[in-house]
Amino acid sequence: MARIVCTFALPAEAADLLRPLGEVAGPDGWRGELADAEALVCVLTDRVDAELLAVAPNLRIVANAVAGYEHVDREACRARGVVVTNTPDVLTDATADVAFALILGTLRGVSSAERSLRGGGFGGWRFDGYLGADLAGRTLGIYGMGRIGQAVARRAAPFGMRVIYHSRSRLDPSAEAETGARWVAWDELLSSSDVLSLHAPLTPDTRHVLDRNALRRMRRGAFLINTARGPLVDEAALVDALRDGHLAGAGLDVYERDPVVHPGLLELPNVMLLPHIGSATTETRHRMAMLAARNVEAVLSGQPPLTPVS
Ligand SMILES: NC(=O)C1=CN([C@@H]2O[C@H](COP(=O)(O)OP(=O)(O)OC[C@H]3O[C@@H](n4cnc5c(N)ncnc54)[C@H](O)[C@@H]3O)[C@@H](O)[C@H]2O)C=CC1
Ligand SMILES: O=CC(=O)O
Repeated sequence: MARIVCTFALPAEAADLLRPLGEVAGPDGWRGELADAEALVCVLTDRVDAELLAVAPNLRIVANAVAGYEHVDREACRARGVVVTNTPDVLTDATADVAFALILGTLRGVSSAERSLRGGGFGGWRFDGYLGADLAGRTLGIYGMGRIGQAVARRAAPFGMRVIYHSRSRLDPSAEAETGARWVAWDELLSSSDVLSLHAPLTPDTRHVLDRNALRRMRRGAFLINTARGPLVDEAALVDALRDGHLAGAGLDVYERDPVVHPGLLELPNVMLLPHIGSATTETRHRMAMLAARNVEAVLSGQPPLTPVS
């Protein structure tokens, strides 16, 4: 019987799928179970590197139960013939919903208004109280027009937003028409977006793509939304741009040193901060676990994985 090691508590249905394939070990003490493991089911807080692979010589698959895979050393896996999979698509809508919640919440100051009320600051309706910004008529810029980027674009049109995007590759004309989004160069994305939403993976090319210089090239009074990965943004430079009013606000689900949040962000009123909840719905997490389990099932039975990481 194969040994399948899981680093987190698998939902029951996914565990049921795996049990006929082998003994399921973990999450307690999962590192100690790797010696004869053939499959590892893990998430983004588990670093899978050459050191880990060295103590798991029988490993055939790393079934990553999230979309991002920057925490997996794919080259080391390839060198040892270990298949790497992730869980795209099944979390697209949930994550796009959170990006849109951040867009709405940040432009309308939802978090700070609620904090004010809870702190006793609501003294009754005022003509000039709690003023935010309209979504309608504003331009949403999307960086990384993949699954989640396109799902965010589709949500923006009914709110009356114009959508522009910049991505490594351009959508085909029918997808552009369906999402209502127009391709622009990186510089134009920075200078023309009233709201810039990040949806590219973390790679050597995208790390600090929003560095101090790029943040300064963003439109004055713009908002930054990040549900992709924290290190896409130079967080210290973001704090400065928010403090001096160059940017009007930010909505963040991810952090440069996740889970540590820059203290400057915690002090700013015009920032909405979420604890990395993009895919955190019961239904979505169930689908993610099932897809990871099905990838294990496929590889352990000699079939191609359903969602390999290219
Ligand atoms: N906050 C959360 O809980 C979640 C965060 N994520 C993050 O969102 C990211 C995107 O997810 P998906 O849309 O499913 O991935 P995807 O692979 O469908 O889309 C990524 C897009 O980024 C583009 N891209 C890649 N490198 C680029 C570059 N250097 N410059 C411009 N564009 C580039 C790709 O061409 C692609 O269109 C994931 O990699 C993950 O880091 C995903 C799920 C949940
Ligand atoms: O951040 C979450 C993911 O699925 O990637």
